[in-house]
Amino acid sequence: MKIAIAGAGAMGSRFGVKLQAAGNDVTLIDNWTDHVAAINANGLIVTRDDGKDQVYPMTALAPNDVTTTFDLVILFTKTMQMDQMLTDLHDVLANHPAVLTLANGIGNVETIEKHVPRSQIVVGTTVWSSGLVGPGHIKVTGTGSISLQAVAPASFSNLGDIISTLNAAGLKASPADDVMAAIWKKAGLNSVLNTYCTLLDCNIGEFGALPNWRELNDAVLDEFQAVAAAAKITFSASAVTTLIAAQFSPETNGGHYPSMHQDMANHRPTEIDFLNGYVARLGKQLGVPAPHNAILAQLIHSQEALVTAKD
Ligand SMILES: NC(=O)C1=CN([C@@H]2O[C@H](COP(=O)(O)OP(=O)(O)OC[C@H]3O[C@@H](n4cnc5c(N)ncnc54)[C@H](OP(=O)(O)O)[C@@H]3O)[C@@H](O)[C@H]2O)C=CC1
Ligand SMILES: CC(C)(CO)C(=O)C(=O)O
Repeated sequence: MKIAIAGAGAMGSRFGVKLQAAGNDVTLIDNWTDHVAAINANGLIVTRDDGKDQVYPMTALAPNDVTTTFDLVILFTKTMQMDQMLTDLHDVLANHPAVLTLANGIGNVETIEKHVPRSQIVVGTTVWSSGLVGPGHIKVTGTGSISLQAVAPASFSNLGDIISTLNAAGLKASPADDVMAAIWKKAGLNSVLNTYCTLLDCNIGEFGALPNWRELNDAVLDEFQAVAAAAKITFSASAVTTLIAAQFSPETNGGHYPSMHQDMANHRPTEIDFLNGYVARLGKQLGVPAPHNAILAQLIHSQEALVTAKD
């Protein structure tokens, strides 16, 4: 399959390497010029769990330099960068590729459908993880899986091909029955792990070892449950808690610092407004207060302001 990875940071690069190794024709697309130049000059360097580096020759381009067509565009920007990436890829999208995103946060479908007909959009979630070490260099730990679905299943015929392509690359993909439920489930997980690990400056294993992790977890997820019920979205706080507990082991994501922690460490904006902040805002609109989520969103924004003030 001819695949573009639009947003080739930590996750886009990890997926790009796996898909290319499985025989697909992969192009990495990113606005970060040093990263694009480093990949084209030296290949993509991947540091594995055992500390060893492997180098993968890959093609990387800035969005405005893309001239070819693709069967599939995998959008892996941060939620806040998605609209700009889709604008930059206007000509590529005019050729009707399928567009898949597995980015975290709630609200990505609304952004994508401003640029792409619903009949071409596939959305989902993943618990694969990755970190950026520097331009052209990522660090990967553990394993993961993917859950995905077409936004308009009745008019999208090749979900099976996409799932087979992801599985042939070892990415462990399966169809979601209710994609909104899957997105809220992942957002619940991120609103616990990403937010607390960032505030507490710890990795996922260290968070799971805290004696009060359940209390912290429930403060977030009980409010998710109430807001989801008011919004008529299927959500189970206990199922999300089980998924969170499954991330604590070193074999899954115990050694991983969530993407929000990486953003804060790099003094970059976080996705908090699409996680705890989204649920706090929606709760307010629906008359279901979510004060813990609201204060956690404020704490992350305060931390963003403090770290960038020191730049
Ligand atoms: N990392 C993870 O383990 C996981 C992440 N996700 C989700 O996947 C999506 C993509 O995340 P992720 O791959 O972590 O994102 P990254 O931060 O690694 O990369 C996203 C983009 O940010 C820009 N960027 C990042 N770092 C720098 C830097 N130092 N200097 C300049 N530009 C930089 C680049 O785009 P540009 O230059 O165009 O701004 C890059 O394409 C997000 O929604 C995230 O929540 C989901 C599961 C796990
Ligand atoms: C890997 C995982 C699941 C950890 O929260 C994630 O989604 C992230 O880092 O953003």
